[in-house]
Amino acid sequence: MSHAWGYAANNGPDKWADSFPIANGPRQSPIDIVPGEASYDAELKPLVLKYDPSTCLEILNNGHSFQVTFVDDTDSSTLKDGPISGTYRLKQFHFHWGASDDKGSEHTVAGTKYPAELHLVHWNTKYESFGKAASQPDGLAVVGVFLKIGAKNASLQKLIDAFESIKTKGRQSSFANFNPATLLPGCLDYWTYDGSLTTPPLLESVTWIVCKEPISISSEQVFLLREPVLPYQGDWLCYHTLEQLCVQILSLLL
Ligand SMILES: Cc1cc(=S)c(O)co1
Ligand SMILES: [Zn+2]
Repeated sequence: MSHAWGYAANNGPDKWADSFPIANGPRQSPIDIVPGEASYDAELKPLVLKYDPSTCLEILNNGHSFQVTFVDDTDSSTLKDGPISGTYRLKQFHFHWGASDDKGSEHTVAGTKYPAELHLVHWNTKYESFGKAASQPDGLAVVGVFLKIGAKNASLQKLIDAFESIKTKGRQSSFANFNPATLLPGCLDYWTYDGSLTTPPLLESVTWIVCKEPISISSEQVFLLREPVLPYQGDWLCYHTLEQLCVQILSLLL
């Protein structure tokens, strides 16, 4: 398989091991989180997230999702405490979603899938860069936040409003003064485990911190995440059949 991984039958997750053998590794993500089987660790601290909106740089269509990247040459936007030691800098955040409301999150909770999942990616400043950290077992810390269908999310709308400027795969546009803290749930209780990136290269360098409390996204907003992109724009967002699009349009009209 070429390195053109995706979510279709010929290049989806069950084929990733062809080009990324680590897919069969010992600490692959995502996992199903079973709350009743999770152990309480009194040593774990509350998360300390400090985000400076002025470090927000741009929004990018990378062909698999949209990603908001941050200036990470200082400790202006960081994650500390929680299950990690030291200081991890915010590099980017992105989302994962599916073609219908009954799926899309990477992690599941006792088998339950959410329609989408936010990943805030931070790198350990004991290493000199994100690139160097990404290949270390303690290199990255990703805060995962589930999205459930509910009220319109005003903060998310700011991202959706920027989609017009990144309609083609590879496009990026400036995106300033966005505070990622506005995407966090009110309660920052979390589950944590050692895992990996959930997409190729699937590097086993992630301390996962998955928030128990989801945030909301409206039906209209999640439809805009899935909005099909013209064929030449690659597989942005997710594959989409005409039938699924018709079903979604009807569900919004009825
Ligand atoms: C760095 C990175 C992290 C995640 S979770 C992802 O899906 C892609 O890239
Ligand atoms: Zn991710």
